[in-house]
Amino acid sequence: MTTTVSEPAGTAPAGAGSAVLEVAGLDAGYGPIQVLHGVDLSVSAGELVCLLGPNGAGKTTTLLACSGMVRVASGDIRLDGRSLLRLSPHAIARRKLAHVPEDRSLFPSLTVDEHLRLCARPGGMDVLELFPELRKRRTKRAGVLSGGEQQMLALGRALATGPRVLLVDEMSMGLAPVVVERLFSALQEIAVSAGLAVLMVEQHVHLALRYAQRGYVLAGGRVRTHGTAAELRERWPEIESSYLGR
Ligand SMILES: Nc1ncnc2c1ncn2[C@@H]1O[C@H](COP(=O)(O)OP(=O)(O)OP(=O)(O)O)[C@@H](O)[C@H]1O
Repeated sequence: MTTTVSEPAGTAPAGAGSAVLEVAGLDAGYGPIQVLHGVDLSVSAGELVCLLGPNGAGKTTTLLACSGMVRVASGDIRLDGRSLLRLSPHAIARRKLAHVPEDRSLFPSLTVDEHLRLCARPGGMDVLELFPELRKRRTKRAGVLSGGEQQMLALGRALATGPRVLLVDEMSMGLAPVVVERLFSALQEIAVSAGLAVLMVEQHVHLALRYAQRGYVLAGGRVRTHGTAAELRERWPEIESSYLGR
């Protein structure tokens, strides 16, 4: 079933299972500038969900609000049913929400091993098992890795913390198509095998809808429509002309 923003605020449309991450009626922004208006979304364990929309739609802001880095004016963000509001980004990370930002935020002078050691937590995933490509690069500094290896390290660093929820912003940015496919397929497998709830922002709509189970379309800080990936693929021409002004 595909529904639109006319749903009442606070009823985050859920996936197949019970939601791990729930965003309900979220208003958020920067100082006096309100960017998000009543955003509702949810992600269940084992689900890869994409957040789509044009530049400036509020996709990154949604992720930043979930990880406590943008002020929430009203609404709620819950992880396993418990509100994350008023928690610091550190406290939210301890509640097992990991965020891979668009710029990857690696330390160029630290090696692969050093990054992974810094982030490893009990129950964390074995990153070298997930991304064997990093094995032979363990002693290399992050600054000399290829773009794809850097993205694997950024994802690996988040996964080493053993998250329940993973937020990924523009994973494909600047990467060759073959590398992007590898990363999407790895993330899909990890989500399913580890029961991880993944919310990803992605500009490559068709690629995202090939790997994600569901998606939300944001424009002007509001969820305009959402549905399964198959529904959104089929409706994409109409979505573009109705909501994205193309
Ligand atoms: N630090 C900031 N201070 C003020 N406004 C900001 C700030 N960061 C983003 N914005 C504004 O918030 C709106 C939403 O930005 P956001 O980055 O969330 O969009 P997006 O959908 O992720 O787009 P993009 O794909 O371009 O990153 C934009 O109008 C942007 O100019």
